[in-house]
Amino acid sequence: MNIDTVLSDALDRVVDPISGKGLLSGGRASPPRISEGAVSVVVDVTGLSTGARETIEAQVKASLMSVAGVDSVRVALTAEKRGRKIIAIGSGKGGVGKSTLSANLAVALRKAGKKVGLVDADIYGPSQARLLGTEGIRPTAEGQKMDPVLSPHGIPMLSMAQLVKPGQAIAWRGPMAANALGQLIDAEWGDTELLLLDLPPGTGDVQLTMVQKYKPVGALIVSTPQDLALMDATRAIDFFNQAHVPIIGLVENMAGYECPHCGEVSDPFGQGGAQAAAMSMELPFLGRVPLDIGIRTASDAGTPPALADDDKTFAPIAQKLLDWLNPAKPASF
Ligand SMILES: Nc1ncnc2c1ncn2[C@@H]1O[C@H](COP(=O)(O)OP(=O)(O)OP(=O)(O)O)[C@@H](O)[C@H]1O
Repeated sequence: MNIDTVLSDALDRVVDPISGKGLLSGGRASPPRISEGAVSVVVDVTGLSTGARETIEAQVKASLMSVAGVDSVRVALTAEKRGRKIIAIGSGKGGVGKSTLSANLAVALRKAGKKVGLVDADIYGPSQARLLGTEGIRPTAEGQKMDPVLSPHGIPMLSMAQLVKPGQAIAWRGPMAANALGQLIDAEWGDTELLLLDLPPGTGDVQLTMVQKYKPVGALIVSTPQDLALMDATRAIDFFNQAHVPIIGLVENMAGYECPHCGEVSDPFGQGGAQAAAMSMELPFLGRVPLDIGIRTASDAGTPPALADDDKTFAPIAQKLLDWLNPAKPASF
């Protein structure tokens, strides 16, 4: 057998110890070259974590070194820089349901087949660990980078709350907060295609640093129907306009309350305000989420209601987001 075939066979023996499947299938490795006992090979490690990359490199080296006549092995790792898209989710003020929407949107996008991750950048009230059922799990770090925590619903996530002790008030300001948030975004996100960024409410320095540095492809604004919230939402829209981040659209949350006893629908915060505001600003209206105790209890229990098979609230909003991202090829549910 010629040496090239022997070397290729050695690469075929690089398998995942658990599944037994070849780790270099699908053209991950170039044909190995040998010159005077020195072998070189290029391995594509796109989408793999730092740990998985190190494991593959070590296994490739060991397997090729076992071939008679090989004195040294050089493995070059390459990774295609994926066009990961960051979507900012913002609101002019706190408490309008931005985090609830972000968590449910992440679930709905995953159900639509997207590889989606979530960064909880809300330094004033990080709540994603609770919403996504990852409370108490600390992220690990490989080298310089953090590894996101995987939620039980398959969503990798990182939260400011995971960087500090539970319940500790986060009183970071300015550059310190922006630095910590940067670590969350620059973490080892693997093959995540869409990264939802649950921003702190408001339009201050931290938000500005984030959008300038990480350039989200678009921003989604959450508002309640109240006038005050809408005035704040308008400020958030101005903020993204000034930062040259396109607005994907507006979501109206806590719109219409259906009484669980008599079924009567009332509108404690008014109705249609966000839709009217979106129209007057010529912005897309992405949908309305009702004020529903079930949304609060399910979300607070770490089981986002978007998980339900018959979810008709969050799936259409996720669909509109996907259509905005890819107008030529609307994804379907
Ligand atoms: N549509 C809804 N129906 C019922 N309760 C809701 C709804 N949306 C959000 N809530 C509840 O309102 C509270 C605030 O929501 P959430 O934490 O998502 O808001 P936020 O805008 O992220 O707030 P903050 O900016 O303070 O973090 C939570 O208790 C949440 O469960």
